Amino acid sequence: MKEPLLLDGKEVSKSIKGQLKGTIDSLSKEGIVPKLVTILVGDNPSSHTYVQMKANACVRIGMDSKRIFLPTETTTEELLQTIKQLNEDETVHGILLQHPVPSHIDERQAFDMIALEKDVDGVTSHGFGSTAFQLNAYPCCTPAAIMEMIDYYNLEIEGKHAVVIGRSPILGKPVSMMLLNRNATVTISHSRTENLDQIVKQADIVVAAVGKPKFVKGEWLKEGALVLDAGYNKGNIGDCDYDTCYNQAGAITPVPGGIGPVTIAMLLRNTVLAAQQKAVQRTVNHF
Ligand SMILES: Nc1nc(=O)c2c([nH]1)NC[C@@H]1CN(c3ccc(C(=O)N[C@@H](CCC(=O)O)C(=O)O)cc3)C=[N+]21
Repeated sequence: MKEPLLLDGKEVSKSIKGQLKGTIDSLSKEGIVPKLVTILVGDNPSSHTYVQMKANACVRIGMDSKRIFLPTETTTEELLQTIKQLNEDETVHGILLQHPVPSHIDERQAFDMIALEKDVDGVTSHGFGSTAFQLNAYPCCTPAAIMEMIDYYNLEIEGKHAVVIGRSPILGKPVSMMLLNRNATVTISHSRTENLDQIVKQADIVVAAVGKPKFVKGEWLKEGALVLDAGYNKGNIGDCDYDTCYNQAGAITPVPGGIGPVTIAMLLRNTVLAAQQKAVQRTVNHF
């Protein structure tokens, strides 16, 4: 049995962060420190871990970050007000509303309140549409991380059959559009899909984005398939059954250490780009 190529998210993330460092340094010479604000509503413990990780990543690379915690009882209206204030705050370059929000909140309305130029998480309807049409917007971070991983290892997309498992607004749907834009033939599957194993069998590329631990089995895979596991389940378990998938795959991302760290790097990159955009505007206004 040939061993699959291990796609190392930590290495990819390190390389991206290395490239960002220079930009951050030159921005800070102009007095601009890229700043990300995260909003967490409620007290989901894994969400706490994630926003903490994002804040730490910002600080480690020389960016500024602020975490806003709102109580579970927060209303949609109150959340919209918080986002509006951040939209108007000149020192804030990026806004991230951590998903999921409590079920009484209208998450779509809240996401769409984020100003497009501060939507470094790529969650607004406008951002999604722009990404789908290959217009100017910050790409959604986990989907962008998946594409970055493919490109770092020079893996082929064009003409390949990609099967995406999951159709969520910030993962399955946008990554499907990105793969399509790179000329993959994309099948989007989901919880109502029949004979999923037979569909996955035809895939050259499998993107697992369902949120069910160890859901994708090795025997479903075509031999040599590229397996990208974007799952983040409790206990750092991916959506793929790693051991059996490892034996069938041609290349595979581990969990942890795969798509996750690259997602954070994409968030940092988008925030730095947003700050850079701000600097350009300032120069233009000066003349
Ligand atoms: N608006 C919004 N945007 C998001 O991007 C978003 C979100 N909501 N809600 C939750 C998911 C989850 N997510 C992860 C990012 C990095 C890791 C990550 O780096 N994980 C490490 C391990 C984590 C650990 O050590 O605890 C790894 O895979 O190696 C995991 C999960 C972003 N999300």
